[in-house]
Amino acid sequence: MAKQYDVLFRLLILGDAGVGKTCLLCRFTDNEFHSSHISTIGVDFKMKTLKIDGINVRVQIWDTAGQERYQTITKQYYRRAQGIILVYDITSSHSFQHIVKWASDVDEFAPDKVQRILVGNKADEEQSRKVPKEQGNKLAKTYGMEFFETSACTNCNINENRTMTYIAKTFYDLKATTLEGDLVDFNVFRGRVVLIENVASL
Ligand SMILES: Nc1nc2c(ncn2[C@@H]2O[C@H](COP(=O)(O)OP(=O)(O)OP(=O)(O)O)[C@@H](O)[C@H]2O)c(=O)[nH]1
Repeated sequence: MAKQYDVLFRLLILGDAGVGKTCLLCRFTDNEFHSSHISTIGVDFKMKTLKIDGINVRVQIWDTAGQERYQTITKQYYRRAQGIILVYDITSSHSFQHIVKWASDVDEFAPDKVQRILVGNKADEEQSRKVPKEQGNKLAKTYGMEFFETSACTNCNINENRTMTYIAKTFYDLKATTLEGDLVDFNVFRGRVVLIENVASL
């Protein structure tokens, strides 16, 4: 039986403490920027509805704490993510080197087919840059990820077809063209998405 749903995608933002994960999320959902760093405790989320190909797509974005001590909690959220945004700070070599560790956690705890993108944030801080853009590009290529440099501060590369919109759209395209093999496939009916449950999953 076909049911009607709004499409919902769950995205997860990962990266070291202080790279700007919460700021990226606030910029994306509320178009706000806060200059203070209030560490996220565990996880938090915000929602935003995007229009993709004329369809309302609800994106639920989970913001995770970068601090090591919350890792046990945050890892529990990996397995429900459909897209993952790995963030480093272009002014911090350490946060960039650490991406390898975040990516290996994703391999271990997230679903196999999860979509991933790499984001180098704080691109407005060119004078303090420690990670050349080419290095970001190279690392992203190694993992087969798309790469963006962003600034939550100046609102660069976050909205429109960038970062989170990009990853939601990629996922949507993937699902829309996957007719079999996954739990669901999508059809568009009167401007809404009809989710057809795969017989194999019933
Ligand atoms: N210059 C500049 N500063 C930024 C940018 N994004 C975030 N910041 C600053 O970086 C600091 C940390 O930002 P948060 O968004 O709180 O960092 P976080 O990654 O969520 O940190 P945790 O919650 O501890 O994991 C804050 O002081 C922000 O104002 C940016 O694009 N440019």
